[in-house]
Amino acid sequence: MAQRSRLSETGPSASEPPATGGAWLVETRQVVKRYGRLEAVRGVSMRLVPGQIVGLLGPNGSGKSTLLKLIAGLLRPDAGEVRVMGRQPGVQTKAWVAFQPEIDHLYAWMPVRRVMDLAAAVVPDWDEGRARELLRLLHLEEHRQTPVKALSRGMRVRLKLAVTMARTAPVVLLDEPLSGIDPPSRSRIIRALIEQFRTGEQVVVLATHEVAETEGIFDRVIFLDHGQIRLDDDAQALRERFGRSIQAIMEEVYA
Ligand SMILES: Nc1ncnc2c1ncn2[C@@H]1O[C@H](COP(=O)(O)OP(=O)(O)OP(=O)(O)O)[C@@H](O)[C@H]1O
Repeated sequence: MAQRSRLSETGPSASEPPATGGAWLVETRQVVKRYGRLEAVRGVSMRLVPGQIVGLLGPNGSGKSTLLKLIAGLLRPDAGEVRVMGRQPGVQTKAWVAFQPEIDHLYAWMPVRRVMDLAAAVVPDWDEGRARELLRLLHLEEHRQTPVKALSRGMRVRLKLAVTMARTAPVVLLDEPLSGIDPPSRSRIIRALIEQFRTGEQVVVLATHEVAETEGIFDRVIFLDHGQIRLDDDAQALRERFGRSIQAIMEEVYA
């Protein structure tokens, strides 16, 4: 597939739906983000295409959350460029990006059912069929009347995941989506991720430093280290080249 840079283009007009076929959904070019004197992201360039689950991997503090927030438009770069569907992140691109932050962002008092109903009412790209399926797959159905504050940490994480994954936004950003979830449940959640996202139209970026359970679903992995890309490649190609798992490669890279 011939790919071309959209950075220099004006991008689709505000009324046009985003074009998901062909070119990349997200492009960053030499992006830098500083917090005071600390450079959290240092010259990151990457392009994300539809139909992939991308593992954004790296140890604590390597810049994963910062990079996701730059794409989500929650932070502005100090240098370089970020483009979502050819546009600078802002009000418009928020409709094209489903971002699940690491922090709890749901109303504590609200029952699960109301959380989903509210999201369905306010999120333009909500897919009700997908939402119902997610509630079932994530074992949230029996908690429909439970307020968020009464859910266990793992159940809250599942609910956040359901709210994010029920969207059909072309760009899905998940920041540590499995933290707090018990290991046996993780594989079910991973399966849900695969089932929901193999549409070929979305890109999913999953930031994590726990790769043992997740690496099987990655099409591509990007290793971040001190705010820079250390490795960016097709996951299977990497396994074949190094003759070991992504987890083992990662241990070596960060040793
Ligand atoms: N709001 C902030 N103010 C100051 N420094 C920050 C802020 N947010 C992040 N940092 C610093 O920026 C660096 C990158 O942080 P970031 O959260 O992006 O990394 P991460 O890879 O997501 O880490 P983790 O795996 O622990 O979530 C770290 O050194 C962190 O302490």
